[in-house]
Amino acid sequence: MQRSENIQVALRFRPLNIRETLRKDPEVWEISENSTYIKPSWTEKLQDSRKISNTKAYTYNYCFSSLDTNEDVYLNTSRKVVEASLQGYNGTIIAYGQTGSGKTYTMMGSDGAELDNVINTSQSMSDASIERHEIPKAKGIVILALEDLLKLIEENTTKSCYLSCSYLEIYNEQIFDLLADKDKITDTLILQEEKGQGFYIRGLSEHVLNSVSDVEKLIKKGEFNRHYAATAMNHHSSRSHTIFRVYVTSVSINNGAYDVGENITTESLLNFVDLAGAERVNSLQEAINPLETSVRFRVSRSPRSSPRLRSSSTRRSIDTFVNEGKHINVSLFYLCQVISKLSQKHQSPDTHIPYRNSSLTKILSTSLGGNALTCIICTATSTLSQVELTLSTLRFGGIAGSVQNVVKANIHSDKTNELLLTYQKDIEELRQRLYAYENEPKSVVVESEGIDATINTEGSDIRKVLEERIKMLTGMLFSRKLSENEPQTKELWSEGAGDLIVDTKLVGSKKLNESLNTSADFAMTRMKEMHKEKDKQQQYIEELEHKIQYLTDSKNNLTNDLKKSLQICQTETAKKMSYKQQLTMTEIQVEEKGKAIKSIVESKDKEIQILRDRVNLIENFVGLDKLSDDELERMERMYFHGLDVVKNTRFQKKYFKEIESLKSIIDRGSKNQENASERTVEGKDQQTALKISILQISN
Ligand SMILES: Nc1ncnc2c1ncn2[C@@H]1O[C@H](COP(=O)(O)OP(=O)(O)OP(=O)(O)O)[C@@H](O)[C@H]1O
Repeated sequence: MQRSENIQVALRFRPLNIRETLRKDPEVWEISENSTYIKPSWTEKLQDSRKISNTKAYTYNYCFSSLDTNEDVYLNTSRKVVEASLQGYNGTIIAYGQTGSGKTYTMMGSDGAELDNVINTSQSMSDASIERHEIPKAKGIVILALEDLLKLIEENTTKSCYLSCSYLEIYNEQIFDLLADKDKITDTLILQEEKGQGFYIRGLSEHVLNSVSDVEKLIKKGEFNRHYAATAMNHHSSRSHTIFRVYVTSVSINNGAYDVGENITTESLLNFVDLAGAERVNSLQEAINPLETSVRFRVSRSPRSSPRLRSSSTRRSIDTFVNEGKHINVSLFYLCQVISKLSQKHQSPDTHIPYRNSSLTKILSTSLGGNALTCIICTATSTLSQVELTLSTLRFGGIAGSVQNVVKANIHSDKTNELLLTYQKDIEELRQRLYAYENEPKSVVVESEGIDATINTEGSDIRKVLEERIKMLTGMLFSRKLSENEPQTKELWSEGAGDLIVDTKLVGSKKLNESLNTSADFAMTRMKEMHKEKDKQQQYIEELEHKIQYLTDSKNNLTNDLKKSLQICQTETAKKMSYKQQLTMTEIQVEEKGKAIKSIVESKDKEIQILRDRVNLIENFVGLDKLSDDELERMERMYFHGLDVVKNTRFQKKYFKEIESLKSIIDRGSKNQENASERTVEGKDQQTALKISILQISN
């Protein structure tokens, strides 16, 4: 049966560290029930400085203050996930948050978390005072969960359970096995995809867990390997993601005895994820630059922490540091992208979830939007200096809370054979022997590079046998698919094996011969049948190989065709883009020219209208009321002047006519005069008087 479960989100503020206390960094976040918000006395200041844009409260499934302990966090958030693993439900617990906000402290406890130190560089480095902040000892969620699991397993009389674990690190997108043998610590593992089953890590070692001390030893070994690899490969352990995986397998027991009939088995996987912190480039520079007034550097609390690591961390080049930060940010960015896409899934179910972009999202694909009860613990700091990073963590938690997973218990039921039961009993016996051995006082204790090498040859032999048996049993329990495909072969084997057993009581008797003959005949027949079966299977395999070859060829052809089509598509798309650009340019030019013409036409129209108005004004006196007093006065003057001009012109014309007529009279008089030729003095006088009057008029 499957059900939908939202990812549970918890917020946890850590107490102020010594640096923040000395710096008097104020706490600006407040918690009320399961919400957090900026203290009212800070909202205005932060809004003014644009550090926050609103005063909204952020609500989660749980909120923990700096006073809450790891136990409080475990019991409220993770316990139900751990309990459900015994019913066959996968579970994932993730710690997410900015650097130094307490992810490792929450997941691995105070032993795993690193110490914060403050160096006051106003003093010289030699007498620099390193002040240690006393941190209370606390178990992390991993140990608390395994303590709980082992207790629940012990109390449960209806199930026989097996626990094993792996511990891995993702550093710069590469995967390392933290529990690998020493010569393999720096080997990178390959992440593979199994069709229909998701991603798995090839070669990741698996270790049996019987007690809390096993867990502690393995975590210590993991931490030691992590530091060792960090030194060997010049990387920084707190700048990687780690995942502690626990595999839980259970087989039902009927009335205290193993069930010979139907057998119910469950298998589940628990992931405990400690993510690297998100980085800011300026905070990286702050951490690297020795001239800063206060430099923060981190030293592992582990007594085995290599001094080489401490000095190398300060020597590391800025490039390496930024490169690591880039990988962390990129993988966290893809994690946020996956979460954000998943949160949109209920609105658009076809949304593609980009799990394949990073190793982290590939490994967590079953936990995010898949078949796992998932809980994200967002760790944060409530100080003013961290307000922006805290806000980004709060937003991440808000989105993650809306993601739904579809969870289903991994339960199998089957008829088990005697061999399986024998193995189960065998394992119990070996378990008890190992337990007894481990609780005996040890004769030789060897301290090797910080790992307690307390298990001598006998102990490790028992452990090896136990591990192999558990692996075999688990393999048998969960490889039913194969046997279901071959029912006939399985039947023959199980019946035949019983028939071939020789009963010692029959030795030397007649019955023995009969029985042996019957058994031999039976064995012959079965052998023949098996040969036939083998041939059939061989043929089947050959057919399959042919099919695989055919499919591989088709796939290659299709891939080639696809590549060619892709190339054509790319060329065509490029051409289309360039035509589109040209068209757009032409359209813009045409549009611009059209606009210019339109504006010329409009301005000409305006000029014509102005001229028309003027003509109308001059000819018909239309629009006089729109003129100002000055303009009216100018116009009045113009018209008076015009009137004068007209009057003068008329007057001139009239006198010119008179002059013309007088001239003609004179002309005629002159002719007569010539004729009369100076006959009288009076005549001459008259002529002279006429000329004088013409001259006067002309003037
Ligand atoms: N709840 C807490 N109570 C007391 N001390 C805490 C708490 N949370 C964190 N610390 C301390 O704060 C410091 C930083 O914590 P931790 O190393 O867990 O941070 P982180 O988020 O894992 O950092 P990084 O991302 O760099 O690995 C450590 O000294 C740790 O012991």
